[in-house]
Amino acid sequence: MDRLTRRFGDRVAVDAASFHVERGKVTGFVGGNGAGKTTTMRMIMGVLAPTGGEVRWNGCAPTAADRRTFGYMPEERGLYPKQPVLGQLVYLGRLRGLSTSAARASATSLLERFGLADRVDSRLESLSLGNQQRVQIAAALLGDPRLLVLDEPFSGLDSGAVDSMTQVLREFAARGVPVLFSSHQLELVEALSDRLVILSGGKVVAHGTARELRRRGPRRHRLVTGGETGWLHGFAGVEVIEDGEGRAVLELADGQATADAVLAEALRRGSVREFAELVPSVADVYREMTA
Ligand SMILES: Nc1ncnc2c1ncn2[C@@H]1O[C@H](COP(=O)(O)OP(=O)(O)OP(=O)(O)O)[C@@H](O)[C@H]1O
Repeated sequence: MDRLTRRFGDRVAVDAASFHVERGKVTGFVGGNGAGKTTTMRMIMGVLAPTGGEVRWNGCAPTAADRRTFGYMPEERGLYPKQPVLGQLVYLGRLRGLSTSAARASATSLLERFGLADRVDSRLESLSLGNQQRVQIAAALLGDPRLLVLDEPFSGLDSGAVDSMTQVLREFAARGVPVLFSSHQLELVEALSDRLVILSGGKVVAHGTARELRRRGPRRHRLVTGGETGWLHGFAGVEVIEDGEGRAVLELADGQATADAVLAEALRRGSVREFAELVPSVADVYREMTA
């Protein structure tokens, strides 16, 4: 995505967003409601035209034929409630250019994989919501896609289904497929993604590996003493984030020198039970970047 932009009237939904999704890597796409994730994914798939910037696939503008090889799970799920499960997957596979037999083979094996082998002839609407979601995922995975673009694939799944979905995404990535998925479940995104892209107000505010992002988070220390910690207020280079009952969380202006000075002073005043650097989680960095 190169300075990808989309306006709706006066509103800029996606604002010069640039990032890339690497082959063989799972990229988690996060951002609050209305941040522009769905709009970006729609532009990748060509269902919405950019008002500026461009999407490139292997260095060129993707063609319709390229896009038929992309597996897409749209936000508005859009399967046919009254159609049988297998029949509609075969139909969708044929729209993607598969022969009937190839579509049937691909759909059948995906349905088996998702534990739905006994529901192939059921109408979609007779399945639980979680199982309908699994069928939707199967629709995105039909016929060996070259790229996966999945809008909230985990929403509404129980923990077993989350695990099998996670495994599926990992398998695709291991075969070299670039995977982009959006989610509001930050722990899941952190655990699953090789790279993350954080969107806020249509702009990419951070991207990189979880480790790279964590380095951008606030560097904090926790001090637990046998006495009071009130003296930390006004201590040079220290901002007290919270304190009470001998425990304090601190943000230190410059790395080690301030940390050493704080520890020395704490020891001078009494016993120190704990003094540790707090590694920020991706959720902490996300909160900081989107605040
Ligand atoms: N067709 C449209 N017409 C007008 N505004 C739109 C349209 N589609 C999206 N928007 C606006 O663009 C902004 C981005 O919406 P988008 O759905 O891309 O966000 P999102 O990050 O996917 O949010 P969510 O996590 O809630 O799904 C929002 O302000 C939304 O109201």
